[in-house]
Amino acid sequence: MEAERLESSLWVGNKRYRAVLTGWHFNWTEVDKKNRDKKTISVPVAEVVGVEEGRVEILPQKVVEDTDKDFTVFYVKRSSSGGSSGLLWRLGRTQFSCPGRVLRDQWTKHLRAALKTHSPLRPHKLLVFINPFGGKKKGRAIYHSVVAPLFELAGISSHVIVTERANQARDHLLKKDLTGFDGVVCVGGDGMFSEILHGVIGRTQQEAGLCENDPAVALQPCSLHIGIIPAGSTDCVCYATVGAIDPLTSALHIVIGDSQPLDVCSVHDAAALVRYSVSMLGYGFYGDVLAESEKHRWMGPLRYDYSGTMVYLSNRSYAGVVQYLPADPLLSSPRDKTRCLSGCSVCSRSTERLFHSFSDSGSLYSSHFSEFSSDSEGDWVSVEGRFRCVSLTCMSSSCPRSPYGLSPSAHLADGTGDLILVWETNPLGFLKFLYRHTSTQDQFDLPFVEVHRVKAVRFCLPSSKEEESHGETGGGADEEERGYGAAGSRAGSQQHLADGAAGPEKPGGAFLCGLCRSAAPAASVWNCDGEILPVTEILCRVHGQLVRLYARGIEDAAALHGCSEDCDECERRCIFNK
Ligand SMILES: CCCCCCCCCCCCC/C=C/[C@@H](O)[C@H](CO)NC(=O)CCCCCCCCCCCCCCC
Ligand SMILES: Nc1ncnc2c1ncn2[C@@H]1O[C@H](COP(=O)(O)OP(=O)(O)OP(=O)(O)O)[C@@H](O)[C@H]1O
Ligand SMILES: [Ca+2]
Repeated sequence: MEAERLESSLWVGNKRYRAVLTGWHFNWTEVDKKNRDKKTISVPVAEVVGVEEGRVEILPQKVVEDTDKDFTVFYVKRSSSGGSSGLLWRLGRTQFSCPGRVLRDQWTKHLRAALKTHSPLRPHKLLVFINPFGGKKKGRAIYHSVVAPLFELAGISSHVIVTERANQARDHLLKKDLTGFDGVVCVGGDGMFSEILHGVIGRTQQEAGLCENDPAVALQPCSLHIGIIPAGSTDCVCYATVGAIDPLTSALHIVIGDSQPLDVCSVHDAAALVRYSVSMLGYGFYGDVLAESEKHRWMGPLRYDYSGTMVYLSNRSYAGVVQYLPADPLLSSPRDKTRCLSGCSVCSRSTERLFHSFSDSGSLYSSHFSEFSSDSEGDWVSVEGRFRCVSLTCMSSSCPRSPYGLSPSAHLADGTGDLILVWETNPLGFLKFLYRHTSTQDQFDLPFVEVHRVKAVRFCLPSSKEEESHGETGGGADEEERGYGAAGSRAGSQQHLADGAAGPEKPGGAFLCGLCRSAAPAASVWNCDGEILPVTEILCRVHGQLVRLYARGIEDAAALHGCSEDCDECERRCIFNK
């Protein structure tokens, strides 16, 4: 480390600076100023994007002035969030001048060597998939104008594939030679990310000889990192892992080789794996919204608001049996009012628990998930009744529409998911629940809502006999408590605002909800990260830290503090370098 230390005078414009490269930081302080602290700029070496000889600019266009005495350093610079929940990253650039070429070459050599030592996960070669039809169809333009120049600056070589059909990226990852690639970059939205996720997980299990269909198998964590350049109409995974939907911020996380582990839920039916999910598995309301929205794709992202309103008005609830395996309540709770932010201690402790406490082989837990054996049947909790929605989320699932997400205290990488049960309730109550997702108000502080931190969930439909008796009693929780009132409970599967049923605000007689005209289905569908599942009865298991993203979790401005010197305590979190 000491070998990399370098200190000298350098000039920026006509001002003289004392520049120091220590192990972890590159600092420069204006000389001849009394208040030195305020004039020190400190960049963690891990956040230096590139070092170029001469006077160089790369964005919006590359301009190079080749000189003997100058070098240019590019680095991550934070800027205020512009409405996002995390900070935006920008490309900082400073041109330094030396008295002569020898010192200039010493600086570029030392800085590049320090980069190698302190950013071991920087990618050298990436496989990039661009969905040209995602979102506003700007994927290609975003990649070429923002991302490719940064990759070139950072010396990353990339193989770019513009997809021609759905599932092309997944199939490529499952079948083609991936030798030499450090990661896969997805330019698109949540649907495109899901393709990459399935490809990367599937390929890793194939190579490890593991059977994805068996929910009890400990899956092999994936070594290929995934980078997301948001270019879709819904970019929830990007938002929840970076705190912003911003291609430049995401590209910078990729080039410096940030690494964020992510929990993944495998969803199985009786016979096989159905899908993987990282954000939302939702039955009832969210399933119905997705199914309805598919009929209105032409509306673009607005289709969710339209369908959301229609489904809300249909006021449906569904009978179901939900069983869950609680996570250790001593480790964390979905109601502890904490947030999973960059450097989260709950997730770090989980890394220890998941990967270091068992075997030398680095395998997750043990080769089998013992909780699925018949011995542990007693650990499962079972509830039955009628639900407005049942949701399982492995992360907060925050998005611009809901800045704190479905479960604001959920963790990205703690090996658990949050199960949210919303029992049948009156329409005003459910509206309150939904509305609270848009603010800091606690959506779980309602009598008809429960949230549990879990390791696994099973869902099935009640047998028809049970259903009849539950229609009369209303299921597991007290009716009055849940806000329906004594007269509110119904055996039927829907109680529309427009069909004359009890509701706080009955729409005028002329209003007829389209959904009221159709017969109420007995079952809903599962929304799995924006895809409708072909099955209803499922078993879900959370696999802790199964994949890694080029990200670092949400950086919260309030949680970061400025410090000008090497800071062992907070390492790379306290680096407002301006
Ligand atoms: C009164 C305002 C209520 C606002 C309620 C906001 C709740 C928002 C919760 C968002 C949760 C997103 C979870 C992420 C899911 C993604 O993996 C997935 C793939 O992209 N997206 C969707 O399935 C897309 C699912 C989209 C669901 C949108 C639901 C919109 C509901 C609007 C209800 C309006 C009721 C108005 C009554 C007059
Ligand atoms: N070339 C292609 N043609 C058609 N579909 C594609 C292509 N490439 C990828 N897809 C599919 O398009 C779907 C949506 O893509 P993506 O998530 O990038 O965009 P989006 O605008 O956010 O989508 P949506 O609005 O449907 O959620 C993905 O599920 C992906 O499988
Ligand atoms: Ca989690």
